[in-house]
Amino acid sequence: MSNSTPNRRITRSTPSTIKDLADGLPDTPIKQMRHPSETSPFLPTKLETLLLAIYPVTLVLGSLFSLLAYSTRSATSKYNPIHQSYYPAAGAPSYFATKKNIFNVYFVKKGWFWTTLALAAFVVTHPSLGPSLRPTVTRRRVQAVARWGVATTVWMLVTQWCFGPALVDRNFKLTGGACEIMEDPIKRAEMGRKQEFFTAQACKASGGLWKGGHDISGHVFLLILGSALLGMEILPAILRARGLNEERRVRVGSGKVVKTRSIVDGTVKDTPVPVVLTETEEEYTKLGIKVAVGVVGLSWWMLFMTAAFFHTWFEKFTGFLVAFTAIFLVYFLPRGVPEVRAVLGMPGL
Ligand SMILES: CCCCCCCCCCCCCCCC(=O)SCCNC(=O)CCNC(=O)[C@H](O)C(C)(C)COP(=O)(O)O
Ligand SMILES: Nc1ncnc2c1ncn2[C@@H]1O[C@H](COP(=O)(O)O)[C@@H](OP(=O)(O)O)[C@H]1O
Repeated sequence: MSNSTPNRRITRSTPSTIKDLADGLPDTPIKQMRHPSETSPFLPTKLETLLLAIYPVTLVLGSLFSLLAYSTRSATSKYNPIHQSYYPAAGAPSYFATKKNIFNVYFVKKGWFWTTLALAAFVVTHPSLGPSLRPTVTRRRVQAVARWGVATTVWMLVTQWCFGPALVDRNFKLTGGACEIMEDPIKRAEMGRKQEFFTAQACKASGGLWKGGHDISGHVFLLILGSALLGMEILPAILRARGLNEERRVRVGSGKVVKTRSIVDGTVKDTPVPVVLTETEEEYTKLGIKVAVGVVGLSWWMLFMTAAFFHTWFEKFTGFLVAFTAIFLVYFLPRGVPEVRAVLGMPGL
């Protein structure tokens, strides 16, 4: 018995793939098999989904590692949720499980500075945004800075200051947290009852214990947002992969959702022109990319360490959610809202 269907003749116009077939059908189950990003501009392409999935996978693997690894099970100190670390630190399962590890103190705790520095190096050197190493103001540079501005504003509101205490501190208080001054009885007496410590930093600095509430992981938030910002800015320029460029969908002025290569609403006017770089410019361009890759790599490692040695599953999850909300605002909202796209643009376009 043959597998062929003798009654159906294959002609030139016959669709050759399931996707071709789906393109020609209005609303069939086959069409529903399309990747969601093909119908909604707010969703990542397949390649972007794969890259962004590194974050939840890292958090899950890190958390599982801490459950299963011999080093954590045999450590002489246990994780203490009040101190938010292995306590006492001398018995921690790894150097990376101590708060004073050099990468935490000088890299994560200054994380937004490193992210900003790496982005600035890329924006100033990469020819896809403007003439390398020259202070020319181009649309792409201005829009990259605007995206950084929005991400920085979110970072600031979440971790530093939000018309008073930062959102993480406000959330901690709202969920029942407070600063308990336990360690130093003299200080406790000096302060009296009225004085209240409203931020984790002020509380810890006065020898208090910031306890009782839900502590969204600031580390998870910052490491994901910073590295995703660098990845989303740099990958479309250096990889030229379709999934990071032309296959991204946008909603245009008429309301239609189209691939970025067919934008017709005037948001994108220029097409990339091949640029010839001098040797020095090329060297600086490569250096700019290396700095960014270094910051992304170290951020990933510290995210893995944070997942392995700090916080509860839920605190890591909320840190991840807040970071992804910011990534959505900066990189996916502009795809679906032309007015926002006119201001923030899209990397590589
Ligand atoms: C559309 C245009 C809008 C423009 C708006 C711009 C507005 C903002 C300006 C703000 C200044 C930004 C300065 C940028 C340069 C720097 O980044 S310098 C600051 C360096 N500091 C850090 O990087 C601190 C990073 N640390 C933290 O965020 C937190 O410590 C933490 C790691 C998240 C966790 O803290 P814990 O104390 O451990 O809980
Ligand atoms: N990867 C990491 N390495 C070292 N310390 C970490 C860490 N991740 C989180 N921490 C520490 O855990 C506490 C809570 O972090 P966060 O809420 O920012 O995720 C912070 O303590 P301190 O505030 O006492 O420094 C922070 O330094």
